[in-house]
Amino acid sequence: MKTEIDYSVYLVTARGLLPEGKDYLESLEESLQGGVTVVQLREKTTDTGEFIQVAQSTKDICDKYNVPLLINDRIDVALAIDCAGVHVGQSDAPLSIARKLLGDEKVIGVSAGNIEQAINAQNGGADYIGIGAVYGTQTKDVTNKIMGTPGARSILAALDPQSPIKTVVIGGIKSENLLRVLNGVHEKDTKRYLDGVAVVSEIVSSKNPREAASNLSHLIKSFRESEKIKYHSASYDVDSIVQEAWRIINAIPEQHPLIQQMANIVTANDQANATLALGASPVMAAVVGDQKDLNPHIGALLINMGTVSEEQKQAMLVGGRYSNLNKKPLIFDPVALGATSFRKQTGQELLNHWAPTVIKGNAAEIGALSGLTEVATKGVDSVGPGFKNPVTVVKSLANRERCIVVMTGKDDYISDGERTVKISNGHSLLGQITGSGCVTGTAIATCCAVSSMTTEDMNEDGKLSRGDHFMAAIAGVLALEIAAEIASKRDDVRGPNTFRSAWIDEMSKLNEINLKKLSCVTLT
Ligand SMILES: Nc1ncnc2c1ncn2[C@@H]1O[C@H](COP(=O)(O)OP(=O)(O)OP(=O)(O)O)[C@@H](O)[C@H]1O
Ligand SMILES: Cc1ncsc1CCO
Repeated sequence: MKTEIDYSVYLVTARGLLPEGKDYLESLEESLQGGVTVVQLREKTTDTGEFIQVAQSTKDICDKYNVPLLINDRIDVALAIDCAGVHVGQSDAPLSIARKLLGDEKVIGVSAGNIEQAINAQNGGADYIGIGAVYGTQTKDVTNKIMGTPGARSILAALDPQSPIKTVVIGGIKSENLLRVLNGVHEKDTKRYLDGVAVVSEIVSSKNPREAASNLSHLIKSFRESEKIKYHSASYDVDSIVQEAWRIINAIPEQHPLIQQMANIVTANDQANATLALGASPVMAAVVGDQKDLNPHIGALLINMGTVSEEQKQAMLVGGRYSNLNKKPLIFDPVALGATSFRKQTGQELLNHWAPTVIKGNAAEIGALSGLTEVATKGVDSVGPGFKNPVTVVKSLANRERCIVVMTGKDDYISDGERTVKISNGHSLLGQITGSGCVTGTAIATCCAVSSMTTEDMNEDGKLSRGDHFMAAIAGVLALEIAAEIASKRDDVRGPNTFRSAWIDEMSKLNEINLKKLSCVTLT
């Protein structure tokens, strides 16, 4: 009978990476005690005789914990010790030969670096594919082969939904980026989720492999658990949404979160003043050296690509990673993403490195991120009336990136992939000043920080950040648009610039009565 494998915590051995003084078998046994669920023995330069010996002693320990063992590349070694199966790379024995030699009772896994290789493995009857390299690694030269979470996700999406093939990802996966990987590599439409993650150095190089494996195992279990729990409040109706939005807006001064913003040089000042007007505290910090020290103290990080430079991009990569690591809401404003290939590549690179909590953009920006050409870009602006079917656009991007998507315009659309609302507030004067979208990002970041600080979350370990950020995004948009409506009616507003000042004034005076009276939220 073929061995049933739980691929959750898939250890790939690497004797060369053991810490000084740590015995291989002792490390292996500790990692099994910590929760490794399957082991692949990988020996690249060992002679056959020694390989068989190491494989046998590895199998003896695995057997003790009832954990299946796979052998990398060497079908003869797998046959010699009669273990669960093999893992073959693209330059090893072809799958068809491996199957012929091993028979149907053995597990065969195949490395897949692209869609074609994955489909071939699936059609050729592989039991699982190892998708990678997701990130760079010290165990293999994978330069030019790094696919990031979007690349791994596209492979998952290409598999036949009916196929029983299992999937694990490999390449630079550590506890630090595990939630980001699990969050990013999934295919909701075909209901494909990862069966596991393959880890090498985090376990093998550790002086305490038991703890390292146990930590990874806990994160995977927590993630799977948190996937089952949605925030859907008992009553999902317009009144409850507006009530929750007010709760968040009203709590800003009391929580007084620090909102870090990597802003553009055009609108940074308005963003900082809007943060203060809402009752929070701004800090504009966009160099690499600031990120590590600052991140533990912030309520949220807003990354705005408005005038992104090579230097700022490095800070964005690092700051975003710290935000995921420290569970801080991360708001991404892909300003003018579709306008140049540099911006497109930058946006892609950022999304390869971290997972945003909210993506906010105008129709052209959301369209460019989604790979759609229906709405054109003119510099930082969106041209024309927007998408014919905006709900589908925000929903599918929210599902693809597994985050909240806010698409601004005359009407705003906000989606978490399941719930989508339309907000029809605001004023046309917002379209006549620069940075109204950037300031909307500030308000969303502020409300996400408050949501994160004030939401009880029973399953925090499995999430990239705590809080219901769908509600927070709605609160941020409502706060700014209702302040804009009130400002537009003031006698002292005589045009765009007086409106801009009045708008910031009104952000500091929002009250429950106005919010409830003026909110125009529709469930779609
Ligand atoms: N005609 C309008 N009527 C009502 N609200 C509007 C109108 N135009 C824009 N807004 C509001 O202004 C805010 C910014 O949206 P917009 O789509 O203009 O952003 P943007 O293009 O990213 O702006 P910028 O690049 O100047 O920062 C949103 O809250 C949006 O709802
Ligand atoms: C005008 C402009 N150019 C780059 S960023 C920015 C502010 C509005 O997005």
